[in-house]
Amino acid sequence: DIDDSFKSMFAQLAGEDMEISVRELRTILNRVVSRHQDLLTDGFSMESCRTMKDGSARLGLVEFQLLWNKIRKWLVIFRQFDLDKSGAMSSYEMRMALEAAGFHLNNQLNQVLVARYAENETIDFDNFICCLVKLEAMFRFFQELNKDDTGVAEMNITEQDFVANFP
Ligand SMILES: O=C(O)[C@@H](S)Cc1ccc(I)cc1
Ligand SMILES: [Ca+2]
Ligand SMILES: [Ca+2]
Repeated sequence: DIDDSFKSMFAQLAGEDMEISVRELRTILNRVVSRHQDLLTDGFSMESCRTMKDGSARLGLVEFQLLWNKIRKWLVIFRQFDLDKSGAMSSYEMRMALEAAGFHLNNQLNQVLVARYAENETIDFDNFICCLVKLEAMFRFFQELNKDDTGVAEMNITEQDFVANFP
């Protein structure tokens, strides 16, 4: 069940329509991330918040809680693999973090994702979260395609197409 402090944070944020808009999501994420001095970030953009919201039609209490728990889980991984405590992921750290998050990607795909999400070779926290939100959406999409439930999505498309379809 959802604890009361979370409910009150949600209610305060969501307002009377009881759902979180992209702008409200951005406000809370940037407020919370600024409390964590060890995380490098240039702030969550509207674009990245829209991506996070895309997963669900509306961000009600349950959807918001799911997103929050995902970010919390990914934050733990981020800290675990930020080996030099730089507050950002190097491509080497990123590869390990994605692995730990359950995304077993080949070299090429790792490189494509780093190229897509890194700024001067490092991936800051908000970019890290966006990358994981994107990957999760991608894998959910391919699992849908791969109906025979082998658990392995046969993706015989080029990495470029892969990432192009998920800008
Ligand atoms: O609420 C917090 O500060 C921790 S526990 C989880 C969290 C951390 C960063 C973000 I952005 C969102 C959520
Ligand atoms: Ca960023
Ligand atoms: Ca680092």
